[in-house]
Amino acid sequence: MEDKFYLHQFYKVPKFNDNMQENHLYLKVYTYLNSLPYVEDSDFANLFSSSNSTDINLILDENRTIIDEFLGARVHWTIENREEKSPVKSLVMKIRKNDKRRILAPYLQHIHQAFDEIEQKRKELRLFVNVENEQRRNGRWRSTQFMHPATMDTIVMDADLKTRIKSDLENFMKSRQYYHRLGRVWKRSYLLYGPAGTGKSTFISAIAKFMSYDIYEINLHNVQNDADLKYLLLQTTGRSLLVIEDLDRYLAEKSTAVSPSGILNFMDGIFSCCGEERLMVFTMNSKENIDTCILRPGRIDVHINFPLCDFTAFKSLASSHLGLKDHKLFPQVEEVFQTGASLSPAEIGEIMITNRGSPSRALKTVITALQSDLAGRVGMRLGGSGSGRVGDELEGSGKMGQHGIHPMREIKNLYGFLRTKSGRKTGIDKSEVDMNEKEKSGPIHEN
Ligand SMILES: Nc1ncnc2c1ncn2[C@@H]1O[C@H](COP(=O)(O)OP(=O)(O)OP(=O)(O)O)[C@@H](O)[C@H]1O
Repeated sequence: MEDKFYLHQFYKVPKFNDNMQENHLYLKVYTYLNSLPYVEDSDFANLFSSSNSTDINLILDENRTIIDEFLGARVHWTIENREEKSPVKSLVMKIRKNDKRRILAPYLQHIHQAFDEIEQKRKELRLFVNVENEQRRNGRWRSTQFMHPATMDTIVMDADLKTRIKSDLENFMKSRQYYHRLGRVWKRSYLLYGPAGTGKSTFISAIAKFMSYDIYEINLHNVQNDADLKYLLLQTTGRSLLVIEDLDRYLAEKSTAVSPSGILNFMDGIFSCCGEERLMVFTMNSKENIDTCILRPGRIDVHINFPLCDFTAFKSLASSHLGLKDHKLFPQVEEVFQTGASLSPAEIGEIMITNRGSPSRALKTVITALQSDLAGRVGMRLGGSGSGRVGDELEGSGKMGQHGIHPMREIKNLYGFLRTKSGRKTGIDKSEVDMNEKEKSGPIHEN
């Protein structure tokens, strides 16, 4: 036995002279149905793009039936247009009587949630930054449209690690009820750590795109005290990324008026629960000298290492930047990597961009830069000065000048690249996600 329900696109409102009102539920169900894989596979779908978006949408033909499955039940939907040429449509749902009693309420709730997620993905993302206190008149956040082109696909990273992070993020997004059942705030924090130019900031942009979340980037220099940080937090919205870059620098230099306990409270205090569905992201060059109480799960749940390039990462960069899958110079590049030389993806990427017209020249420049990096390391080990690192050179210590032109400087002149920071880590790490034990046993799922 089947039950049949009609969902009309418009309905009459008797109180208002029978004026037609749009039925919001119709829009939600219609949007949801057209997002189903079933429509993609159908021979009766049409492609559409709206005027203000580059997104291509699939819309199923009228009078065709979509079959959706939910909690083991089959739900049949048809878009009906009973009066020919009339713009008013109806959705007809057919469902077995027994299934109706069992699934109707959760099924409609599921449609609402799926619709919200689709809308969230469509919305324009914004980047917020906090300004100084004097400008408080219009609130403390200034925002602009967020248009960074980086995505999860463009980030060069160990493929397995990338998959694990994506699935961790997806699970987080679906875990509202799970967190609530545990009595926990629906938030998750990530630490991205590694040398300068390894892609930490770029990865934050990729996460924002992946989740369709706005970014609130907190400049701790513009925060007056602990209470001010709480005030800023109160002015943020849910479904967002709260970012503090270079947290290690703030902590080491004590260059912010916010106290360490203010930062701890920000991470997991009572104020951190204003606004739901939130990711916190912190970046550091190194977590070596960081107090363990900051790094513990709950404050920072997932630790992600961003290493300098190895040969595999180099090949990904060569593929994306130069269109090279292979090259006769690859074995030579691999050999230099094997000696322990390394550069950041930013450095190698920049060499490739500058020399993109000549892949051979790009690869030769990479080899010379790597050899120079190695020479710098050996020099550092022998002399113990640390001045062989590119970052030290840029600080204008003058140490290099005493020995004539440093090979690295020559290379930098060649490819016109200037590093901005020092403090790089000298070991070559494999990418990893350090998760606390519970998470290692499997990502969080909503039951
Ligand atoms: N892993 C990577 N994949 C793709 N591009 C990268 C990667 N690492 C660096 N880049 C490129 O190098 C540039 C600098 O990267 P980014 O600013 O993200 O590094 P960072 O680790 O945040 O550095 P810092 O610690 O100095 O802030 C960007 O233009 C980015 O596109």
